[in-house]
Amino acid sequence: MGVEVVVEGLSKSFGPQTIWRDVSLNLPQGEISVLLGPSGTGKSVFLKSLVGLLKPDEGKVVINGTDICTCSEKDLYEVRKLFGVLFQDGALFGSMNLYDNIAFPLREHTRKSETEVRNVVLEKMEMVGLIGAEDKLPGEISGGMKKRAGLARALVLDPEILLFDEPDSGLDPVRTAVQNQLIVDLNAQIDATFLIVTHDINTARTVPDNIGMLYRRNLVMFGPREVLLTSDEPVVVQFLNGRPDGPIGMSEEKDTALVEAELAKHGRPQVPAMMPQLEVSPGLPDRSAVHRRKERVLRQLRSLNPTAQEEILKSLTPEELALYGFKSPATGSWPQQQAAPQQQAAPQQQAAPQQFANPQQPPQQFAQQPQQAAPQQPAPQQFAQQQAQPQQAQQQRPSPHPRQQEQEPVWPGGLQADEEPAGGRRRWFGRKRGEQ
Ligand SMILES: Nc1ncnc2c1ncn2[C@@H]1O[C@H](COP(=O)(O)OP(=O)(O)OP(=O)(O)O)[C@@H](O)[C@H]1O
Repeated sequence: MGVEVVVEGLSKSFGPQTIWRDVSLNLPQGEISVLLGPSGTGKSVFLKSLVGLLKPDEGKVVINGTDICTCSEKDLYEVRKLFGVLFQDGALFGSMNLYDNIAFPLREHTRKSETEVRNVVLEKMEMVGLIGAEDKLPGEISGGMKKRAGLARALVLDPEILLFDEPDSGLDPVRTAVQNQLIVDLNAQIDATFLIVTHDINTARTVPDNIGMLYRRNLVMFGPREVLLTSDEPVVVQFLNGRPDGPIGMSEEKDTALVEAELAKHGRPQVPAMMPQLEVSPGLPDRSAVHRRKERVLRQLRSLNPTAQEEILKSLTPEELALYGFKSPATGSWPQQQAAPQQQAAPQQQAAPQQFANPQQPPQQFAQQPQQAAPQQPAPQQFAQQQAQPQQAQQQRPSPHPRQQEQEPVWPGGLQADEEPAGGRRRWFGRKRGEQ
């Protein structure tokens, strides 16, 4: 099962440029979370901070009881074993066929025999729908296939946390929909904690259990999907509607008077209707996270805005409503009129009635509210590790400031910046070949 990632008061600047400040959120174990935000708001910087590739100026990232911002290199190395990362272009080795690309972390970091390697590689290739493409070179396949090959490689060492950096970039809407289904199906099969950075609104509306949004150097929201998707916060509504008029502009921040003039001219965009969350494909196991999430979200239900509460309750079956002590919506009696079952409500979530009833609750409160920490689980079995770094992507990103040196990726299975290895090998950091 995936592990919880706890982020507390995280801030990051590059020289005088503040990227974001005081970011706090929990990625609940095994759940799928999405991070949205206009371009340049620091989503990739956030992902890199989670794996310790960038050091935040303040705050904590706690994984399995270890704060990776302050821990030793040795501990950081251990924590990184829990991660799999899918970079935008798949970060494949151009001179290796897909089979060898996917087998690479296993050959470098485990003692598996070639027969065992083959079994794992074919299993992961099947999971991502690439069986039959073993002999293809990255240059011979489509962008979508490259991403799936990168995903298979991210999976071979059984990560407990999987990070996706814009998995839908460059894909057409059909391929994006197929990939979204694949992500949900994978989550059901491996039950790891997923965080997806995306600009794709459809992905945000249909895939995650939780959604957050970075804007103007702050985390405006993070919480159950129903909170952001029913929010009438102008920046959220503009983003979800993909409209040019609103607070987000080319340079991110617009003058308030200009925003008001635009909205007066074009009308205020509506909060789009909720879309149902994607379900697992037939024949696969249920997502365990869905059940855990249900209990977690119902414990914090009373602290959410009324529309979000209503959407959450609508998603429950009559049996679940009865089980958790809510009346059926058919009776017209929503839980605003009911006391939540005593044993379900954590003390901090027993919100004062006026807060509970207040539809104007500013969204910042959701992000700042301490998230309901899932009960501490026993440390899960440490998985062996993997994989490649997005060095090319980092080098291409324009910056008005001199680039800050990112931490040397001392990563089990991580790559040094240098491209293709001489004679088909790159220099890898971390364990030597043959070490377990
Ligand atoms: N290593 C670095 N040194 C200096 N500045 C950096 C570094 N990495 C990122 N930045 C800057 O941080 C800001 C946020 O970049 P980031 O790539 O995280 O944004 P993003 O939200 O992921 O954008 P997009 O959605 O366009 O991919 C940008 O101004 C970028 O230039």
